[in-house]
Amino acid sequence: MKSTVVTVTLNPALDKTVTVPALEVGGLNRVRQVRIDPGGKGINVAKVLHGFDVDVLATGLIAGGYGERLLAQLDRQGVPHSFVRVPGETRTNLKVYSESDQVTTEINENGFDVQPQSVLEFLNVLEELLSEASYLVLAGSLPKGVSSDIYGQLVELANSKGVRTILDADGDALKKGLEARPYAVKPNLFELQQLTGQGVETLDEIISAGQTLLARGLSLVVVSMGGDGAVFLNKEETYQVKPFPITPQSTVGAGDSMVAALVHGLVTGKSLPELAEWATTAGTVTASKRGTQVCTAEEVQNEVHRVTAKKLVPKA
Ligand SMILES: Nc1ncnc2c1ncn2[C@@H]1O[C@H](COP(=O)(O)OP(=O)(O)O)[C@@H](O)[C@H]1O
Ligand SMILES: O=P(O)(O)OC[C@H]1O[C@](O)(COP(=O)(O)O)[C@@H](O)[C@@H]1O
Repeated sequence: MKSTVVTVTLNPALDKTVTVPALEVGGLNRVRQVRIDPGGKGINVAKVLHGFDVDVLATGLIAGGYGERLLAQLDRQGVPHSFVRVPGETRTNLKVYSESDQVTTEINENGFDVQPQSVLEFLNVLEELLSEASYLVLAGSLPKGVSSDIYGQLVELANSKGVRTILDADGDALKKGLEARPYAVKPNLFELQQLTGQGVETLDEIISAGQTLLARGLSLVVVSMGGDGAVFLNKEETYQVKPFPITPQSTVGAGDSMVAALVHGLVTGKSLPELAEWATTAGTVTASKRGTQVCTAEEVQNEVHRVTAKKLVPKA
């Protein structure tokens, strides 16, 4: 099967979201609601893009009974996928939503161990999928046994085939992936600070860190800042977008929805300010939904008028 966008999730997860009245660390917390959703960054991007009517396919590694359950949920949602099955079990990531302060606490497992043979099998699958793709999304943490330079390798593979890559990772995987020059990257503030090894806090510091990434050969940098919105930079322009007010129900998947809307904007040829408004709205709508449920195209279309991309003039 050939798709315009291929998303890679090497460490997928079943996201189990529990709602408690007010999270008490060290105390007894009784759960009011539970829901289980397919999760993992590339998988969430594929969920959103499928809802946006973009021709997308999710690939990566998957294991065990939880993995089969996750794939069955993707099937029910109609999201096309082609995962390589590996020994072991897919992780469950626990998300605790505290109603009193509307804060989500995430407890993510490490995931399965991967043997070199499975990585080779995956590379063969991906190579085939990339033959007619235009965009490759590389997102999320890496399971044990997968080298931290895998994203770098995959970016090189995509570059050699003229496929644009969007990278959303953290730590070493992000650092090494960037060395291969992806088309775009979407760090959150914490990931950007990890990357630069410095306190990036003010708007000027964020813009300057983004410009450093552009100077290294990237074409688009998006720095997301949770409830404070995001900054979007290409070589010509910089925009900031603030979200509209919501009652957060679970911010899980907000970053992935932003990445998906970026890809959608690129596929449909949106300008940077339009793309920035769409992506911010997508993240914000997802943050207002329970569990790892994601925004729909209709919701984003209805709400996008509530945000404005403000052009920033970087200091000389
Ligand atoms: N509490 C919130 N209120 C409004 N919008 C939010 C909130 N949290 C996230 N968002 C939206 O989702 C986008 C991505 O969220 P962020 O938390 O920065 O990403 P990540 O999940 O990758 O850390 C933000 O730029 C914003 O548009
Ligand atoms: O691979 P990681 O970094 O552990 O992240 C996986 C988790 O991130 C998510 O993809 C959500 O990511 P975002 O909140 O950044 O959009 C969850 O579905 C999943 O449990």
